[in-house]
Amino acid sequence: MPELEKLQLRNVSHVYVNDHGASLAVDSIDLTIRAGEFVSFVGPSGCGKTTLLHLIAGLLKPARGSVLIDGKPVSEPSTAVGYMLQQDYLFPWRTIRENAELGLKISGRLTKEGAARVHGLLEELELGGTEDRYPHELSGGMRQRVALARTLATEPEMMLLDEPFSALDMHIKLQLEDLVWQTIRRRGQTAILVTHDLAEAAAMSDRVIVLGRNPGHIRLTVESPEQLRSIPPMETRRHADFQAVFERLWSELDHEEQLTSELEERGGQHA
Ligand SMILES: Nc1ncnc2c1ncn2[C@@H]1O[C@H](COP(=O)(O)OP(=O)(O)OP(=O)(O)O)[C@@H](O)[C@H]1O
Repeated sequence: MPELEKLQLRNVSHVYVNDHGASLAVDSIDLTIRAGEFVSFVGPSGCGKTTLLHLIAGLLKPARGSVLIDGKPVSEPSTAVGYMLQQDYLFPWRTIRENAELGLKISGRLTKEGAARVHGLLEELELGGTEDRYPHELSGGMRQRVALARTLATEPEMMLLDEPFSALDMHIKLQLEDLVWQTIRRRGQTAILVTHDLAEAAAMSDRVIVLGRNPGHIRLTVESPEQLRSIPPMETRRHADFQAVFERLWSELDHEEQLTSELEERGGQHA
């Protein structure tokens, strides 16, 4: 039986238009992500990682091509897609419970069951007992877990994670990677992680998409070996086969950096 296609990008290009003119941010992206797959986007700054997430979330419309979720074109943001960012965006004047319930409240789904689900999520994410406290009383890692609870409460089928761990200390970051991975896997959600951390991408994903820039395009895909896919990121990092995946990504991005600076140098000589 063919595996279920959750997300399809078909020949997607995006152009930003502003006072300085038009610029092609991503060009001719073709990509299919299976239901339940965990994929990462890595690549140099400006290669279009966030633009792709915004297109998938329905926050931007492609200039060309189409974005399909479950075979249907994405035309606007939907609660089927959850978004988690580097900043937690908790409201300081709301309690932890109120912050975690916000996604449900905004989408008009804060029922008794919804509130119970939020309570359960806060317990699951080891935030039990913090419900009546305020964000400033919590550590950065705890705040990110509240943001995760808020996103999960709306029961999205797909999670978009835009550098959600990059502002955290290494120790907390490793713990949270594990927690997020386990939570997503348990729910069978499809996930896309944007990160600058190649080890994080290699440890968390089934597949890493390496993007290049000027304009953003897919350079190559690195599949994680089968034996690494079913184990959590912290264990993956200790596995004998992990280093090879990391090295592959490292050498590709190193190559991309060299290529870009050569092109920039040549551009400079012609100027
Ligand atoms: N609102 C905008 N208006 C004009 N150009 C934009 C806008 N947002 C992004 N861009 C341009 O589009 C390209 C892709 O940007 P994007 O933010 O998607 O890249 P990124 O890979 O996420 O970068 P980073 O790793 O630095 O976050 C860049 O050249 C960027 O300058």
